[in-house]
Amino acid sequence: MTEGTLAKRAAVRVQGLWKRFGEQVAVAGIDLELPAGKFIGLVGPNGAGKTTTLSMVTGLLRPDQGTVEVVGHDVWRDPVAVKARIGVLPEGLRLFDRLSGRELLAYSGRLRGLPGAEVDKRATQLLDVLDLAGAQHKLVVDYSTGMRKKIGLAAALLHNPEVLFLDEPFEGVDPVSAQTIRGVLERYTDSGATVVFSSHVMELVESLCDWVAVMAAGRIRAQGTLAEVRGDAPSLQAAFLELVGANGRDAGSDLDWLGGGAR
Ligand SMILES: Nc1ncnc2c1ncn2[C@@H]1O[C@H](COP(=O)(O)OP(=O)(O)OP(=O)(O)O)[C@@H](O)[C@H]1O
Repeated sequence: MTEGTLAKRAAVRVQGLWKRFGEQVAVAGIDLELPAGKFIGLVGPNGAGKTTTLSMVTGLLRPDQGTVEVVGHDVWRDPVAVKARIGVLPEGLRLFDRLSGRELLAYSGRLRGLPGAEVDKRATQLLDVLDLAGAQHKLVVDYSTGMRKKIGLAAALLHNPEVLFLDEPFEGVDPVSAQTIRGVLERYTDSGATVVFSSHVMELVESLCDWVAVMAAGRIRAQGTLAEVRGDAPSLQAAFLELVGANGRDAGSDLDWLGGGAR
């Protein structure tokens, strides 16, 4: 394969993906083609189906129907090849939190088959860059939300994956840590790797991503470059509200009892 075809290859290709939980349709037959080497935002309101989609794309949840390929490998037929090439920061951060940060990275690295000395070197650098060196011997269970996100990110990056999937990586993270995470992710995508992250913070997606997919009620409403998805709207937020059909809704009109004055 030439450099050119490699560069054009999709990082993720999803076709006809469905997931139902009982009566609830979480993901309703979506198609997605996420280009390699981009900073990609999967955006949508609460309950849109972002987490369910990312869980199916990363091999954590079996779809009812449809196929997912990550860097050319089928996630469900070739899971080992896919898992070797991806890093995942899942929602809810189910980490082994009775380990210290350093131990968690050592464990993740060895699980990925990296030699001990290489794990040590990479762990030291990641802990340093993510400003966790001072807390490396503290148990992860005692970390703050932002620290947990950062150690989860370090564990997901340790084996230098081709594609990194992050579910709400900035939620509960202070501005300083957010800037640190952002710097690490920008450096990572500059080297040709792909980041796919879910968020409902439009300003963040607009400032970080070069490619966006908008999801609502289990369907993809738009996908393309930031400029394509934004169209003529003044901001991604405005385009998003238009796409998910929330524009003009007066959320306060029924709450006539709310406010100071009469009880
Ligand atoms: N395990 C489950 N059992 C039942 N219903 C579920 C389950 N997981 C998700 N759902 C439902 O599927 C729909 C999509 O949920 P999902 O968590 O994928 O949305 P999301 O876009 O990630 O939302 P948020 O931004 O609030 O995290 C929701 O209606 C949710 O209630």
